[in-house]
Amino acid sequence: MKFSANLGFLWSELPLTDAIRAAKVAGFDAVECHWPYDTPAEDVALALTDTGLNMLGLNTIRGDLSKGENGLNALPNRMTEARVAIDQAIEYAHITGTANIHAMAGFAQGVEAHDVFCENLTYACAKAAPHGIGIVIEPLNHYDAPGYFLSTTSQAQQIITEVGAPNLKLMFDCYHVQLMEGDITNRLTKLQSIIGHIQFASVPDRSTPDRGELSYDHIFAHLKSLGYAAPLGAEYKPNGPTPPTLDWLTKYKS
Ligand SMILES: O=C(O)C(=O)[C@H](O)CO
Ligand SMILES: [Mg+2]
Repeated sequence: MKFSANLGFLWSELPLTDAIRAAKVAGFDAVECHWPYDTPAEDVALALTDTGLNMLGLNTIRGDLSKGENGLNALPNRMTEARVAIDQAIEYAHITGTANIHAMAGFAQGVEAHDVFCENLTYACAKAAPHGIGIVIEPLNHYDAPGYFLSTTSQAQQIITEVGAPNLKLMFDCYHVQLMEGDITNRLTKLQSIIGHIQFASVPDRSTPDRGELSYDHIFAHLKSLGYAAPLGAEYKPNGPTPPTLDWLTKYKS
């Protein structure tokens, strides 16, 4: 199995460039992040070249943090800002060779939000495609993100079909999917053609994959049987330094 360190949570106390180097030393095959924009893209590109790791994903900005915003792409009347954020993410991804951009939907509901989200995704996919960059959308659970526009894989599947862009895929985060819909094994099988990236953490405490109500022994073996070979994103909260939490990595890499 191959694994990607999500540096939004792992080594989050380090500058991003140091976190990339720490992930390499720990034995990860790739990295991904949340919002890297405070670090110059050229510095991140250099750390990636030095370590030989690829950056698999980054997020569009959340918006006004003082108002608790969590993405702009499904917000009616915010299209101009959403597109500036998409352009910013594409530029950063282009410089760093990042594979996918997570276009964050935000807190919104209803038909208008759906239409705006689809329009912004169409824009993002068209602008990202010439650079070979993918756009992913991720359903978030209603415990952590109540009111978030995108909350289920079935809703994501409908949006991906409606937008119809070849570079628009699903970010399947096992943690969120288990909390909202369950049936992880069957969903991975059914949705594999539209999956752009997979993330994992224990449920319900979003910790290491060796605890909680999901068996990652089973899920990782199932992914292997499906022929899924891309690195899986470790997006769990280490609650302290990351190295002491990596027994699971040693286990699955040996
Ligand atoms: O919260 C998650 O699971 C994510 O992957 C997103 O990047 C949003 O932070
Ligand atoms: Mg996630």
